[in-house]
Amino acid sequence: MSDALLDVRDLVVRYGDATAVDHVSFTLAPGETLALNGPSGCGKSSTALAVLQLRRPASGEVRFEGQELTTLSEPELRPIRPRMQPVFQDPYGSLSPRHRIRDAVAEPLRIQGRRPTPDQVAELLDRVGLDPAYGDRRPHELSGGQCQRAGIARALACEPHLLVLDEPVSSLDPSIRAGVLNLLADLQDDLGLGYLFICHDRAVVRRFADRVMEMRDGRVISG
Ligand SMILES: Nc1ncnc2c1ncn2[C@@H]1O[C@H](COP(=O)(O)OP(=O)(O)OP(=O)(O)O)[C@@H](O)[C@H]1O
Repeated sequence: MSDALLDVRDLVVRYGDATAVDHVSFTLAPGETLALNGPSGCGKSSTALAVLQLRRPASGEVRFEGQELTTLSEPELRPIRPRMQPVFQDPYGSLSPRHRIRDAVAEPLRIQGRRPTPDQVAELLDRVGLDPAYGDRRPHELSGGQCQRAGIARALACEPHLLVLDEPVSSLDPSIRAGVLNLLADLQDDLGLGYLFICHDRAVVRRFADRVMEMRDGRVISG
């Protein structure tokens, strides 16, 4: 059996008649960062959504920790979802504006029927470099970088093995990007997380990724 964290074979994603991802294959090892790079519209986000089974692929295989996901029903996927978490580009858009940060961070655990203690939430905020007192705030009371850190804390709540990072620093001020990337690198070192890292910025990709897969028009052109 393969010891890959993620093994994607011949992935095809369609929107109606349009093919957004055209027979894409790749593997990701535990603790590794694979970047998906390429111009706007080449199929990076569609690949990410299909890996997470948030958009069901038209064909192909997505094997996560040895388990083929594409044939599973939504109830069958439920116990697997906590282990593969997304972090999206827009930190404000991915946190509900009405909820305090502490509730946003605790929500994935509550969805699983768990009852996180205030100390557990404070520990998660501390883990991403946020003062636990920020748990009382709402997203609009945080900077973009702080909000993205809260989004990362939320993703970490379920103790995932894979983070799918879709342009996680692209909307951030260049001066705070490095801080968030350093945080992600530290978390990977400490927790052994695998990262599927979607990013159109080649300089960031070169610095951050172990391997780079280049896409054009839904296909892999290198990597
Ligand atoms: N929900 C959708 N409905 C129809 N077409 C879509 C949808 N989402 C994406 N597409 C199309 O699929 C193709 C791939 O889009 P995708 O967002 O995956 O690319 P991308 O490389 O992530 O681009 P970007 O960097 O701009 O996010 C594009 O032609 C896009 O217009």
